[in-house]
Amino acid sequence: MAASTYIFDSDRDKVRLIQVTDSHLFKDEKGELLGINTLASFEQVLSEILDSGYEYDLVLATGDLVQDSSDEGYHRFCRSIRKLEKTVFWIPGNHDFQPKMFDILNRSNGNIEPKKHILAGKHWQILMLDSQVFGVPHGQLGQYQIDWLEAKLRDYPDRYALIVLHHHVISTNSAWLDQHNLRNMQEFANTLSPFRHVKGILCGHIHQQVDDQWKGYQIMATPSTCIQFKPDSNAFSLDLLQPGWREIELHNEGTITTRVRRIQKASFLPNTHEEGY
Ligand SMILES: Nc1ncnc2c1ncn2[C@@H]1O[C@@H]2COP(=O)(O)O[C@H]2[C@H]1O
Ligand SMILES: [Fe+2]
Repeated sequence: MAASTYIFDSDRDKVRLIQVTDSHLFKDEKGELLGINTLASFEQVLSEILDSGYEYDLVLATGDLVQDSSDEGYHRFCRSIRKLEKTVFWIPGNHDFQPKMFDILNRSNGNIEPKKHILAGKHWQILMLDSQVFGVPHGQLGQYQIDWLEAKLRDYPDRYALIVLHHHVISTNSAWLDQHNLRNMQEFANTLSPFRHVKGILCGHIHQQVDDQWKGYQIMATPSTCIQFKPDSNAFSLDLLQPGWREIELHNEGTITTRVRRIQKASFLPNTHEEGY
């Protein structure tokens, strides 16, 4: 067993996950992204996750945790996410500054875990990929990531696999956003295709819910904990849907059930006149 593997042991019939994504926190606690205070909306999501009573085993934070590369933003993320009280795994998004992110998250002395490979219960593995290309919004899996992915799939052929990455592989039917997708999605697909146990692909980045199929895999994209993008819009456009999160259940027989939840006890309205960030 590689030392870089996290083992979540469980005798239950499923492993239950919470995904939070694209919190876009700032140095300033009053920092806003297009009119939404991102710390307030993140805190509201966390509090409604706890209020929901949903029992989860692990938490996945799928990138764009901080908007302005600030130490304070990453410290705030660590302080806030501690409330969820379960182990938190993370990947970078296009906006994250990895040297700082790695340093601060790893030294948080909380519930944050740097490992990217999870053996989840007896039947699943979760693979957390880094699709960031430094300084640009689109994504790409580098050779190391592709090789690592292939090696893990080969090492655990009997485990079902959930692949987690920040960038999207399926069109949102929005030209402005789809230009920022995963560029080498065909290479990604070719890497997965020999392995029959790959079941799902989970991402953030597109700030909207998608539950679809792509090349036979279950595709899940999740609302941001702050602003939402409008689907099917070729020009930049914000949605008035509320911040959200996702519940995911990895069942022992290899199926995934999931649902997106949105906050209900508060309302965050963005400034829809702005045309980007
Ligand atoms: N008007 C725009 N046109 C194209 N890209 C944009 C625009 N506004 C923001 N973006 C980028 O698109 C990205 C999509 O989601 P992100 O949160 O990664 O951050 C966004 C910005 O980096
Ligand atoms: Fe984002």
